[in-house]
Amino acid sequence: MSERFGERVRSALRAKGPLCVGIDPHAALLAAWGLTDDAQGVREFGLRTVEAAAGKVAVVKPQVSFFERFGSQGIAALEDVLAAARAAGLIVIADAKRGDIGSTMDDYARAWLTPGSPLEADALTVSPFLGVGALDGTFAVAEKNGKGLFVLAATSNPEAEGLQRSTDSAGTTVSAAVISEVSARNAESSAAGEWGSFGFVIGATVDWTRAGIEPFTPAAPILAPGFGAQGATPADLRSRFGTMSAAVIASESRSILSAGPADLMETISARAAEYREVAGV
Ligand SMILES: O=C(O)c1cc(=O)[nH]c(=O)n1[C@@H]1O[C@H](COP(=O)(O)O)[C@@H](O)[C@H]1O
Repeated sequence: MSERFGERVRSALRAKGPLCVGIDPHAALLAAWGLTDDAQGVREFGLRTVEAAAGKVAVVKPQVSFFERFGSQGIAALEDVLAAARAAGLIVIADAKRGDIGSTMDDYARAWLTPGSPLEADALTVSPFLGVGALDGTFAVAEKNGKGLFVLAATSNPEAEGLQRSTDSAGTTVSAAVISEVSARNAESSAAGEWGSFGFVIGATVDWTRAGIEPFTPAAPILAPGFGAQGATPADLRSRFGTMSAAVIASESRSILSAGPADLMETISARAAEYREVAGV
């Protein structure tokens, strides 16, 4: 079996620090970069971002919507970006936030997490809001292929509060229940002391106490968007994530990409160094 995803992320974060560069070719950014608002534009945007990020950070996260907007040509562009990023040695999280009933979810998992698939990534963001059990086939595909998942637990957007902070009769929030159910699967599939490969999305803007969530075991990577444009700063790595901060993948998209193509490499280097300092890497 291939090397487990959780352990791959653990070593990569130790080597390169927590910063993850989000590849989000918004229309306004394409215009600012002098690129066309079409599949060729998003392809070029993605490839230039990969080139600038390679060797400087451990992880990149292409956002699928920006490519899907252009139909089959956009998806072909995404395939090129995913392949280039993986060839550059970056860990690639496809941010597609897939979630469906089990029988149809499984093929989303196969599409993104099968070695040799046109859309192969190292990990996929998935939604548990159709029930964590609906992801069981997805956990199995990831496990079999040495891939990872990031399960939405406490997202960074303010609109999530009502749903994700609601509680069951025991007072457990939906966010905490997701973490607990996914952690049980990590405990079954990872050896003692290893990081699990089924990670979580916990926004950097989320107050853990208010969200009813606590440090969890076994450790698993935490994808934390919300840094940069949504307001969280590198200092929030420690203040928000406390004892779990070593597991955090700190994701920024617009705040980095708005530097423009000429200054991108320098911006990524400087920001990555800032995060390394906070993380003590
Ligand atoms: O799964 C994600 O990546 C994600 C989860 C979440 O809770 N909040 C969130 O903003 N994201 C994604 O993270 C990126 C944030 O972009 P910026 O706000 O520009 O840094 C976007 O691609 C979002 O879709």
